[in-house]
Amino acid sequence: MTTTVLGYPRIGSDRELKRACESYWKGDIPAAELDSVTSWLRRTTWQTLREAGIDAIPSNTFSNYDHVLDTAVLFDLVPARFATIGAAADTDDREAELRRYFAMARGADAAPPLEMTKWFDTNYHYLVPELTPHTRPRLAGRKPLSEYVQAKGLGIETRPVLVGPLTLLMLAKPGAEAPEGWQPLELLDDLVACYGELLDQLAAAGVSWVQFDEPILVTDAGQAALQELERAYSRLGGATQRPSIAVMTYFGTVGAQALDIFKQMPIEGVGLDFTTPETRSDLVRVSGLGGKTLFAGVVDGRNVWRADIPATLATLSSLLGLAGEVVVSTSCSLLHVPIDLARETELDPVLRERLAFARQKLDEVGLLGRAMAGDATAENELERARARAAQPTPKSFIDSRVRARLESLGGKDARPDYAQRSKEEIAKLPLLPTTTIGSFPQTSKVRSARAAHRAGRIDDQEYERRMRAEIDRVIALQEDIGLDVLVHGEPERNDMVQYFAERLDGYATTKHGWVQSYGSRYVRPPILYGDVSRPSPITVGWSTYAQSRTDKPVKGMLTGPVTMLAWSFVRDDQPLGDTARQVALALRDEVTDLERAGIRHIQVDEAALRELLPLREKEHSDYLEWAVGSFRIATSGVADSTVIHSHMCYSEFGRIVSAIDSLDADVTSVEAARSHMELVDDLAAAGYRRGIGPGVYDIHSPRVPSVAEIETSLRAALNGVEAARLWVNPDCGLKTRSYADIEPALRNMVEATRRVRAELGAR
Ligand SMILES: CN1c2c(nc(N)[nH]c2=O)NC[C@@H]1CNc1ccc(C(=O)N[C@@H](CCC(=O)N[C@@H](CCC(=O)N[C@@H](CCC(=O)O)C(=O)O)C(=O)O)C(=O)O)cc1
Ligand SMILES: N[C@@H](CCS)C(=O)O
Ligand SMILES: [Zn+2]
Repeated sequence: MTTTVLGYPRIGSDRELKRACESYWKGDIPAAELDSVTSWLRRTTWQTLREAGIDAIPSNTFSNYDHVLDTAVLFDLVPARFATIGAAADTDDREAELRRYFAMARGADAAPPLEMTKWFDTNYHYLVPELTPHTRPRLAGRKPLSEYVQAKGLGIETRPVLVGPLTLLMLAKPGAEAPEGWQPLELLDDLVACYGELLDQLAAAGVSWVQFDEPILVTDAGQAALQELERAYSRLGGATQRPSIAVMTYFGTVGAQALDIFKQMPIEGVGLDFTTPETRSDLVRVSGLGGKTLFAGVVDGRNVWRADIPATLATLSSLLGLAGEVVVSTSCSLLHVPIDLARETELDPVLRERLAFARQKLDEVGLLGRAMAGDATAENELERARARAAQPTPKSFIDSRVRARLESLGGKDARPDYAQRSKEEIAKLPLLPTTTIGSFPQTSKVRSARAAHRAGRIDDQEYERRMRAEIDRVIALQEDIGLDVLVHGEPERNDMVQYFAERLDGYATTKHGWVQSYGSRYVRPPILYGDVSRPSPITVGWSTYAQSRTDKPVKGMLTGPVTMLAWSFVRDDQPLGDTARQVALALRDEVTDLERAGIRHIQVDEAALRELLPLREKEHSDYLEWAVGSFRIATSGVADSTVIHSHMCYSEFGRIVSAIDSLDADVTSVEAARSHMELVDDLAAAGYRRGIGPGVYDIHSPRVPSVAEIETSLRAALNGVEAARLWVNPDCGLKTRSYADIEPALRNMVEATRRVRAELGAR
């Protein structure tokens, strides 16, 4: 059996891509130097795959920023506002090309960037192509070809990877000029013609296989577009001189109907995700794929647990006969996991033994391939894998006290009914209370203090002194601006999930396990491996210090259970809901300790509540039940006068408005600046009657909103919600911004609030 992977991390083991891009953006290095780093990154990746014995190596999986953006640029799906960027006479072609590319990603002067949103239910974010009926797709670039040629020059034959036409169009959005009701999918035939031209080009260069990624097929929307799938690939497959085509699906099962269509389509290969149990039964139901090659995604590409090799071999054996050739593969690109476990020398060996990062997953794929081929060199490794698979869960992963406590919690997840709660803390605030979401800019001073502390160059006391100095400054600034509910600014946090994970039992964190979140922004997702508990208070010291510096209330600031799971690698030996409830219990302890220490407002961020919503509607209610339930466990241990806040961002909330209400928080702040306050109407329609802080400006842009703009947003909000329930805040935390942006923006926000209050006859 031969082997492949659907893609590999592109950031470099020392974050070379981040450093090169950020230097280029600052003007510290020219385009040629950026290109030479990226050329090296590609070469290193292909060589790693080859040395690991992977038979079919993918190319065009590299991207300077995002692979969806690459595909949009490849087919000239470039909104008019970027058309002239980089066209100045003094720039060479490559500078011009990169300037326009990065302008689409990050914005430039008067051209706001493309919108960014999450890639299915992962923590990777892509740029959303904007299309209109006037968009004229054309093959405008050579990236897949150039990468193929680069690899070939190194003696490595590769399989170019493309975002497929259905997924590309279904992830795109209609541009502002598109008429009401027009959908990007209307461009399918034009776009498919361009893909056809590209296939001709690749065939002429000697490419034998091309990979089309169509993960959209695992969603309800993709299922509704199976006719378009058939139309697109019948046309692409109809060409006489072309490489073999493999259509890859991942992040779930595509269902029997899609498999039936695949079976009939004039393509040569299909990739299926076998990490969900349904896929195999669907395949059996349609009695296989005929003679097509099956790329069997048996090694989980988005989690960090070692594969269960004996069980996976059984799955692979059960696929024999259901297709032509079976190729051992990963379930999706390895983009979503850290690069190399070998660098994590400080991880507990008992845990480390159970993990596989991207490099180790190559070995797993290789071993499975050799084992299925009956290769004798696999025997010793197989023996070890069998022994490992038979091992019980280590005792150190189990905490019976946590389990007993959860069981005994019973109905203790309910506060008194919201309408009956004391509103005395809120009554102390002016009408339209102003606040922020929690973080203030993570300045280089703060980050380098943390780096120095980590490296042992400064001790705990000095680190605490510097963080307290930062808190002093943030509190003084908020008082000066005139905000009503203050925050400590979160300077001590490297990341809103990792920070807590570092302080909870049952969680491990990595030193080098970076994963791309978007562009040059990476995260190190912690690993939740065992029963979770909180050995000691986490935020109480920082919050009480901040409260001691002001007479105004300071909000305590925690990350909620769903978000702790969404942005971590989570154990897969029990239902997610059970794990979420354990995290919730640990947070409940923190919430009650904050309250006991005199903190009267406590915010529990559930930034990822919408993000973790399953791709298929039939799974929504189960998910929302445990998501809401765990939030309530975390927050229901307080007195009824304590104000519980929640915050959500990065989301279209339409489908979860009633769940937001069920969280039972007193106040919820949400991203709304970019959706023009539509959320307020949605919430009102769903019967939401609590405090609401629809973000009045978009913190993702460096633009400073004017007083008038914010007043307009507030008035729009007041159309849907009575003033007594409206809070005023930006739409997310300020950690990625600079003080130069946020200070005038917050001053304008407070001024706009004062004006609207005056209109309402309030102070
Ligand atoms: C809100 N978002 C988040 C998501 N997931 C998370 N886990 N966290 C999130 O906040 N998913 C959805 C979105 C995605 N958005 C972002 C936004 C910003 C970042 C980001 O800025 N990432 C940083 C790394 C953050 C971090 O871990 N910082 C650490 C270590 C920093 C570091 O590299 N230090 C240097 C030395 C620095 C110095 O001397 O000044 C080093 O160690 O070499 C810290 O601050 O301590 C990034 O740089 O990419 C991510 C997702
Ligand atoms: N409290 C966090 C929430 C981000 S979603 C922050 O302000 O950064
Ligand atoms: Zn947010």
